[in-house]
Amino acid sequence: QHLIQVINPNTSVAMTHTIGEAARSVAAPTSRIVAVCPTQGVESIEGHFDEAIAAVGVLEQIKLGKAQGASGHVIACFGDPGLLAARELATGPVIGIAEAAMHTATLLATRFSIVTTLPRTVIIARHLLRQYGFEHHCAALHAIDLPVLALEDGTGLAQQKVRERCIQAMREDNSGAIVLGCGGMANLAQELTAELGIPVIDGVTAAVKMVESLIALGFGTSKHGDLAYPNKKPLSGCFDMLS
Ligand SMILES: NC(=O)NC1=NC(=O)NC1=O
Repeated sequence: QHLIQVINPNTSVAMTHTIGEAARSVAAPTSRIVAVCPTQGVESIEGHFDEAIAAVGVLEQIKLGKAQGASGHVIACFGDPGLLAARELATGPVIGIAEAAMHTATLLATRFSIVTTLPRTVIIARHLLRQYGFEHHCAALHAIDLPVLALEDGTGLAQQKVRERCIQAMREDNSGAIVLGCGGMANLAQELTAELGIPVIDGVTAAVKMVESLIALGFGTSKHGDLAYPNKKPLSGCFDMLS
C-alpha cells in the first residue's frame, strides 16, 4: 500500500471532502488516500495573495505527510500554490492539479479550453500555461464568475454554470478537451465527459493517477539541483513548524 497525500490548500473542510472523494474514486487498490487541508490559512484561493498564504500551509502539510510515510503528494488547487517549494521538501513526487489536468489534456487533444471560477483566476491560469509551456495548446479560458466556495454552497448554481460554460466552450472554441479549473469541480468531470462526449478533465483525479504512475516507475522528486532539500537554517516565529 502507498499512502498518497492529497492537500486541499484552502481551509474549506467541505471542499477537502469533495476532493478526497474524487481522489478515492480513481485510486488504485494499492493506494491509500489521505485528504488534508491546512490548520490555518485562507478559506478559498482566488488570487496571488491567497496563494502566498496557502503555500505555507501546503509546506506544513507536506512535512506532516512525509512524517506519516506518504509516498507522493497532490496539491489540489488550480493555482498549484507552493508547488516547487513543496517539491524541495518532498521525497516522493508532488503533482499540482493544474499541471496534471493540462498535461492530460495535451495527451487527448491538440487544443483544450479551461473553465475556471473567477475572471482573475483566468489570468492566473494564463500564467500557469506559460510556466508549463502549454500556451499554444489552450484555445480559450472561461470563468463561471462565481467565487470558489459557491461550489460548496449546496445550491447547485455553480455546478450548473460549469456545465453551461463547458457546453459553450465545446461549441465555440474548437477544443477537443476541457480542463476544469478548480479543485472543487473534481466531482463534475465524469458526468460532463459522458454528457458532452469529449474529455472533461479534473486535475485531482488526473494528479492522483500521475502520482501513482511515478511511484510505480520508482521515481521521486529529483534531489539534484534546485529541488534538493532546503538548506538547513533556523526558522523563526510561526515558521519554526517547518524546521
Ligand atoms: N482557480 C481556482 O478556483 N483555484 C482554486 N481556489 C481554491 O481555493 N481551490 C482551487 O482550486
